[in-house]
Amino acid sequence: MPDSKMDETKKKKKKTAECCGYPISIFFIVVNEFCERFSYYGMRAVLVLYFRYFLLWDDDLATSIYHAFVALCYLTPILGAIIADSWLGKFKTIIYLSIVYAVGQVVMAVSTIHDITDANRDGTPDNFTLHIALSMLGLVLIALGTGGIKPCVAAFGGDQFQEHQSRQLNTFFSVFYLCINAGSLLSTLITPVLRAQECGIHTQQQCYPLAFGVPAALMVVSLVVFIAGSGMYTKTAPEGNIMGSVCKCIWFALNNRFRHRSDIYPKREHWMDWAEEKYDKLLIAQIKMVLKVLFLYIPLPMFWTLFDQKGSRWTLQATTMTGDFGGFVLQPDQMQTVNPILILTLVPIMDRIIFPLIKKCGLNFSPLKRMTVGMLFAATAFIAAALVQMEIDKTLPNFPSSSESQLKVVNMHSESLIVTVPSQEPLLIGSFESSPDYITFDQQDIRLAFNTTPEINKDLSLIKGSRQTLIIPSEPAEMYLKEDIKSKPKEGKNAVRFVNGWTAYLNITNLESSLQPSETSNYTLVSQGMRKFTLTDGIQSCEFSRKFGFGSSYTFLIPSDLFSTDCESIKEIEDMQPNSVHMALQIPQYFLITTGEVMFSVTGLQFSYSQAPKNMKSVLQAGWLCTNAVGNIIVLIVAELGKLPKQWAEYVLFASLLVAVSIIFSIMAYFYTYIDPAEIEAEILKQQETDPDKKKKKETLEMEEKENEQEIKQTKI
Ligand SMILES: NCC(=O)N[C@@H](CCC(N)=O)C(=O)O
Repeated sequence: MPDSKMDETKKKKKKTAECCGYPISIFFIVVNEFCERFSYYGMRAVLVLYFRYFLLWDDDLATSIYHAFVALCYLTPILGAIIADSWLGKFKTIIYLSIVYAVGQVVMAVSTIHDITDANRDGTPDNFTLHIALSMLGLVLIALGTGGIKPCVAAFGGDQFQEHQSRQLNTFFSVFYLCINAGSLLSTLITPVLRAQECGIHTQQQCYPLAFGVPAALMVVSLVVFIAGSGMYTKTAPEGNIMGSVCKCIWFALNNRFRHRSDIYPKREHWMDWAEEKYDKLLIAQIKMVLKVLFLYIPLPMFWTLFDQKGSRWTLQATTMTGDFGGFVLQPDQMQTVNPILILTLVPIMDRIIFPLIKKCGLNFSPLKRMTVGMLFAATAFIAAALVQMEIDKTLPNFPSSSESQLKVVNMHSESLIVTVPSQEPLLIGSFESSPDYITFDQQDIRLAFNTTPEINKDLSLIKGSRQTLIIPSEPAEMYLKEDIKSKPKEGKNAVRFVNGWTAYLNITNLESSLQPSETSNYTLVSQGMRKFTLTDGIQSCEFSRKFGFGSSYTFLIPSDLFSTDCESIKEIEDMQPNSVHMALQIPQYFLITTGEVMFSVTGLQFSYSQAPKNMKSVLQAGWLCTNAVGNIIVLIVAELGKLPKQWAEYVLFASLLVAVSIIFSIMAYFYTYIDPAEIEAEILKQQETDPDKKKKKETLEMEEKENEQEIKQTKI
């Protein structure tokens, strides 16, 4: 940094107002981070649902676009860091990119207003292309904004501290992390509730505009708060195209090393020293510092690969469990809020009790050791997840493999039937009853015999890998096959369907269309809790209520005396029993992964700041965030490549991989020497001052500058 600029920074640092030893400007930065994370996580909480139920994309497309968006959010920090360190400085970069971010959130919120294209006012948008285009534009702007400012805000916060505040600087990163999680916790709780409201101009629909609008408003608040602190910040000026100089310097060093590869040339201590002919010693030393840290980052994405599966695999696992906590019911995706809740409790406990205690015991729990232990905690979390999965597997139905078919028989006939099934004892099925469970066949083509008069022989061609039900209506000769669900219903919901044994058509609430006599409806998904169905044939009606758990499937048989019994004679066939393993069993794995996160992520944030040269603080923060992007990409690849046949085995595989990676990381960390970049930089500057050659060059430069100034003054006169 030119001396004049350095003095400017120092002057500004002296003016910084303090409160309890902390610079006051920090207050604006942490509030800004809280609002920004509220905005980001709030929008993310409803994004997949918006894709799925507003844009009507299928599950695969919705999840792929979602993960691609998250990966982009962790790749754009590089761009933000380059802009900040080389061109605009952190302060201006945060302001400009926050504006881009807020515009993105507003565009996204506008894209969710169905009324803007709903000309025929039927409640669904008429021009999906416009909604998709607007939402994609919004998401790109958001990714640019959130990712761009992310490395700058943390580093800018660090810049506010002076040398005597190193203890407070360490605490700052913990408080910063607390604000991130407080913001994410609140928004993840609030935005789904906002989405569930109904709103609209012409028709009332799920209120996506509100669910996306509130995060947009929070982003504007975040920007206003940041600008409000403007007069109090320590603003370090950018130093020109630093990234350009770094790339050119590395390129020159590599080329120069290659040109002097012969043994006749004396070796140099480091390959970057081959840039000494052309580049400043200070720049070379700074690049060495950054490269050393970036090298250390290579194994880190594996931590995020495991960590980010909280939102996917672990949530799926929760859908196969029950969330009834007595006083309240937790939905599977709400289980994720356990992470920020634990962060809010664990960060202070670690900072105030655990780490000081370890220090008191005389143990050197250095940042890199903490990160290694953090990784091991995450691996243990996956072992805990595997154990829970084994418990769940014991309660899961025996679904058919890809070479098997399964069949159930439902008898809607007024008399009991004896069914002869290949390689089975004959089955006696009472009227309005079903065979006890699904029968599994290795072959696709089977022949069933029924003891009706005359006897019926039925040839069936079953579907491999599927579950089907053979419905025998009041006229057994008209029997037909209906395909059943072959996995647990999504999101912990319950799949229900009705077979109409009433003599006329029936309308049933929640079903897509009316049911003809003897017809079986498609499945409809209902959430946990008390659910009511009204059945009517246009003349008479009755109500049928039932309490549902999580993840069950039922076929309800409607008898011919439906209305005379006021719906009470409806018979229930349990096709899939409700989940029985409790979601509370996931708490240990959440506890372990969050403990790992506190040790790994908070420390990593702090480490990336402390080990970076002053002009590359944002760049190293971006490198750190990039490890998260790579971790997410690994999740995407693994999901695409397919899973192991058993989910618990996949968890154990991930845990073993992370243990292996943490061993490699601990070896790398062993050889890492912690540095004080400011000290090294000052030392090199001092050496350059005393270096006669450099001194001469500097004096000439100063004389030239003075001459230039005089010339400018004279031309003005
Ligand atoms: N508990 C999640 C969390 O705190 N995430 C942080 C850090 C993510 C990272 N370092 O990659 C966030 O900023 O969202």
